[in-house]
Amino acid sequence: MCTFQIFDDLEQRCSSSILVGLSQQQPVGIGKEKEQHHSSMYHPVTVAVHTLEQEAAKEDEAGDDDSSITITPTSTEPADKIDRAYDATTLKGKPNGLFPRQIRTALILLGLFTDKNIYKEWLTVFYAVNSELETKLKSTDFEKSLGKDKDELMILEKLQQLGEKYYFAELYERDLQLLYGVSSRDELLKRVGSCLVDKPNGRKYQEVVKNMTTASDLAGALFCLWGVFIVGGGSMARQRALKMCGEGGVNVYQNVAGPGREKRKQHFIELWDGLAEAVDSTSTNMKQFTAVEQSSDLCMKLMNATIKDLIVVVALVAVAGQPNSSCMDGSVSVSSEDDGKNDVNDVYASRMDDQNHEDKEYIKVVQEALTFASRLKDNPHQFVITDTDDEGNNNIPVIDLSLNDEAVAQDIFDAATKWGFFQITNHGLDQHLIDEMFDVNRRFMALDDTTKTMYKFDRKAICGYEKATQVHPSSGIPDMKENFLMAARKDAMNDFWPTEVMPDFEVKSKQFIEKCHEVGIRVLHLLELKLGMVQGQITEYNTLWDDESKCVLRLLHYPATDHVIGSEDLDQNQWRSAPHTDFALLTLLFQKFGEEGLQCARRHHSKDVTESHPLGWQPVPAVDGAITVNIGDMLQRWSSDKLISNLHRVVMPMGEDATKSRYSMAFFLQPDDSTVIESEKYETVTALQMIQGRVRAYWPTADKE
Ligand SMILES: O=C(O)CCC(=O)C(=O)O
Ligand SMILES: [Fe+2]
Repeated sequence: MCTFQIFDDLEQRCSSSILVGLSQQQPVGIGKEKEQHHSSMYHPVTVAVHTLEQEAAKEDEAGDDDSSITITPTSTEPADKIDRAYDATTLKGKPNGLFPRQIRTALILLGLFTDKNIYKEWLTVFYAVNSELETKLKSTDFEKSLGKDKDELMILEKLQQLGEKYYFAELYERDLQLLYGVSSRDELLKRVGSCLVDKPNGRKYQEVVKNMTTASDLAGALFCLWGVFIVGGGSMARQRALKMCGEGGVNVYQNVAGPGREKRKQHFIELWDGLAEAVDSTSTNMKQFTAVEQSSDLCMKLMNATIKDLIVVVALVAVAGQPNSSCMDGSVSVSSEDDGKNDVNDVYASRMDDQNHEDKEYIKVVQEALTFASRLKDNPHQFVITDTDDEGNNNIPVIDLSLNDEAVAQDIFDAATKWGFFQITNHGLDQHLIDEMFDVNRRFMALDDTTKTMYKFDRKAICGYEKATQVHPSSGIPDMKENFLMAARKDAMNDFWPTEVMPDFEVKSKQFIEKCHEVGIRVLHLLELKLGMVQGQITEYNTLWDDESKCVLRLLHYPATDHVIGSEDLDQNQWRSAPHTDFALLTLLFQKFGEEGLQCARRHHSKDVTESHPLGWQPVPAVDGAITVNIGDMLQRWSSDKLISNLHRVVMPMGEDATKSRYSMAFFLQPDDSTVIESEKYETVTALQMIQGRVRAYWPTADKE
């Protein structure tokens, strides 16, 4: 039985930015400290990638000098070209790139930055390994053991120079003393020792570094342990850690956060490239460099395995209620070959019976995460749709709006709470107008790129044309699509209407927007009714063409490929639209029959995810005469999670379908900027606050030239 969709979905949930809280009973609050409801000390379910995005956006605003935090190879030269040592090292790790990224995401998902205990354990294991590394770098005995090997000595010297700037171990210690609440180093080392008891891979990593005999090997270890901080997101991690630990607990980021990130990165890269420079003509530094490469490769693997340890421990703690309990006494083996999944599953099964309901939910979530983590290597299979249906009903509800309001409201509410998706017919929007708008879409997209880019997308205005620049966090790469956005705000479109090339564009679009708005408001009215709200509570703040209006019409085109393709030709991480949730209140989506590919997650409040009820993906077909409607994040929040803003995606077409384009149009009903979104569950935010973070996160490069 395939449970693949569980982690497929989980992955997308964890990176899908709305992240509704992994389980419904644990709300995701923006910047809120978690409350301790459970007997267990960990609360991994309260993770808000959403929050992280907002923080990233804030950081963006704060104007750090460089927003690129990924390790990007600086050239594409072959890995054996020694004068680009840094590239060679990073490129070598690239084929495995997806896995490390996902496993880190899994850890964040489990609470790395929202649960102090998980953070503490994470810091502890990396401290332990790092401290072995730094001890060696500073050891005169080690230096002596290198004898007269010039290359080795040169490498050691360079690492030591870097160390003078960065050495982390002491800083780690200060943070850990605070986190463990101990005042002496001896006491701290004891704690570190007990923390490592249930981290077999962490211990192995530590051991490997401890036994390194060459400077090139140490260089590999340093590359992994320090590169993450120096080149990677030190600033970002600091911000998150600061929230949990306060100023006294973020010493470790002291030298790697704040302005100057780009310089630090360059310096690190240069130093790295310098390691491969010949000391003299007789030098064998090529050999040395290969050793550095191999060592970083090994250390990267050990680091991932160490993260797996942490994930397993988090899961076990959730199962057993406390760390170091009987289920951890060696019954869990975690190695690179075996993820320890079976052992954990056994423990999971045996403990499941003892737990109260709330804990079961919680355990289930952790179990999903664990399964997810253990199978990440397989790559999410975007084309699998489970044929197991949750309730014998395979279709997204189709609701006839011409029936009486009460009945319609009930059907809409049911669909919105169960699927977050439904299709409406007899909605009052003339098919002729829809066809006309599709025609506008097709004609615009058929223009050449130079013409289209005259109306280039602007992320502040949320207007204009963009091609392959939207990156959903769930894939990390641009969607394969082009689209044109129209913000229905006063004067917003002045520079964007493509009137010169399509004189009818503005009039037709405005007319269409008007009609969509009417339909959207009607649906919202019915939902207000069912949510027990005062009529108008939500709808009142949805103006068109005012200063603060925020509704958007988006014309989408997913280009065809020029040949028939099979799954083996496809990058599994490539999507027409990667899994995401919409951030609006409501989306009205217009699809064309025969141009399929939209799917939403099968995810119910009420259903347990089990082997026989795996989470899966549900096709959302184009239904004759119907508009597809889905709930967005704002409405989910406003309704205190009663209505679901469900994940959805548009898959890459295969076979003959690959030669077909898909055109669709989405109208996003979004409340005016200053609208206050209040709910029983979440902090009050304004619509603008919600939107800003998302737009920045989704178009990371859109307004950078
Ligand atoms: O083209 C589609 O069907 C989906 C579009 C979508 O999900 C979006 O634009 O948010
Ligand atoms: Fe969407």
